[in-house]
Amino acid sequence: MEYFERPSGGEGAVLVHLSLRQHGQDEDLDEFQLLAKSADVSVLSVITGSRQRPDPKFYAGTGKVEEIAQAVKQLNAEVVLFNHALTPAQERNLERVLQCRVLDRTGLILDIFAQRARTHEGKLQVELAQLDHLSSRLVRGWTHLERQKGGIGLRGPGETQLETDRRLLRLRIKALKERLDKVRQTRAQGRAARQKAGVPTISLVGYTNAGKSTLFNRLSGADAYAADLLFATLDPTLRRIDLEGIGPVVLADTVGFVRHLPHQLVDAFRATLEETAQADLLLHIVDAASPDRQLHLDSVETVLAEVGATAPVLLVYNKLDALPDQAPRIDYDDDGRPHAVWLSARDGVGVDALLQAMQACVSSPWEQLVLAMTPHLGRLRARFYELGVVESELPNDCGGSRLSVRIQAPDLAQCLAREGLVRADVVLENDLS
Ligand SMILES: Nc1nc2c(ncn2[C@@H]2O[C@H](COP(=O)(O)OP(=O)(O)OP(=O)(O)O)[C@@H](O)[C@H]2O)c(=O)[nH]1
Ligand SMILES: [Mg+2]
Repeated sequence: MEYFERPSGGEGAVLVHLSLRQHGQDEDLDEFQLLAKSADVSVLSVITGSRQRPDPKFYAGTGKVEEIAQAVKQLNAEVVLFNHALTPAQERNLERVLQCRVLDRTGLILDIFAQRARTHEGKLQVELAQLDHLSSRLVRGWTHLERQKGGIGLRGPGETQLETDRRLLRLRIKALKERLDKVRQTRAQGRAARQKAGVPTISLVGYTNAGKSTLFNRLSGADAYAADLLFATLDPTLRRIDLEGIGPVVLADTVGFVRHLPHQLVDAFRATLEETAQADLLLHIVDAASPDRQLHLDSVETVLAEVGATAPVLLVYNKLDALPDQAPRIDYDDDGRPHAVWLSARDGVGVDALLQAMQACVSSPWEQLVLAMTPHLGRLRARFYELGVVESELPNDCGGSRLSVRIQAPDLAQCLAREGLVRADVVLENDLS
């Protein structure tokens, strides 16, 4: 058993982390500690161990439970956190033996979410997830009570109270769902309006603590909350910004992913993830210095596939400063498309490279156009040649020509603007294929 100094502030907690030999899905102890820190508890002790499989009654074995009980008593802990999903019965049994509050991994993550939610929608989502979690515990707790009481005297005041609580809970859940639906509709409308206006949305996604918010701030000059805490960002933060060489885009910072995110949380945050799924480009931020880099990368990709995200993905290996002897760079795939960018969001090193790669990823489609060039448009014609966009030219009898070009809309707009022209002045044929 390891002991820690008790810092001021936050409830004192004993952490329990067991590895299961037959499980193959062990959670990460460092991540657990960071989760605990994010929930603002003081870690008094970390108890580890291993088992073949979870004990049905206590999850841990009786010897381990005894060890936990001793630590709780000795350290005066207020709460015991398990880095595992406990059944309501296991939670209850443990609370009875340990004589203090017991929270499992889902409860812990929910608590962090509750502390972090900022927007109206985020708060609604968290409350819904919490009630959901709670209702399964209430129901089970009640069955347990029922069993104790047996069949006689079931109509006591205790039951009425619980019945009411459950009914209230159901009502509250229903009301929350309705309100969330409204908020989501509003958001969908906003998204549709943006799409109509042709403003691309770029979403920053990635494992929690990868540095999404730091990069978001770097790119937008905003100060979204960045902290060395898990789930520092819970609500998508949208910001409309002008990106150099790209034009206006909507940049979205999102909630971090975590391995084995309890499914009810995935459900609760579906709206947030939907925003992600609808983006035009995903920047997948990876903590390049993390020993679990590949694991994190894989789990984020799994979630993206689950929510049906089809947008192109640009990998961003962040925290380059924490790797020895690495210079910022862009990796390209076989057909010359940028695949990954290595940078440091904190220091800003490599952000130029990112902008360059993003530009290549979100640039507008090429248009095939036939333009009418009159003799007085010599300068415009020369500019097209300069840009290398001319495919063929057919002179006409009036000293002008029909110019076939393959060009991107923003470039054309820029060329025309210089001459005080609009598309209709020169475009004869438009073939988008
Ligand atoms: N060394 C180093 N640390 C960084 C870099 N970028 C971010 N960090 C740190 O990593 C931690 C997490 O950064 P955030 O930007 O909050 O991470 P996030 O991905 O938004 O996290 P969540 O919102 O919790 O999912 C903070 O302590 C940052 O200071 C970087 O380039 N180098
Ligand atoms: Mg964040």
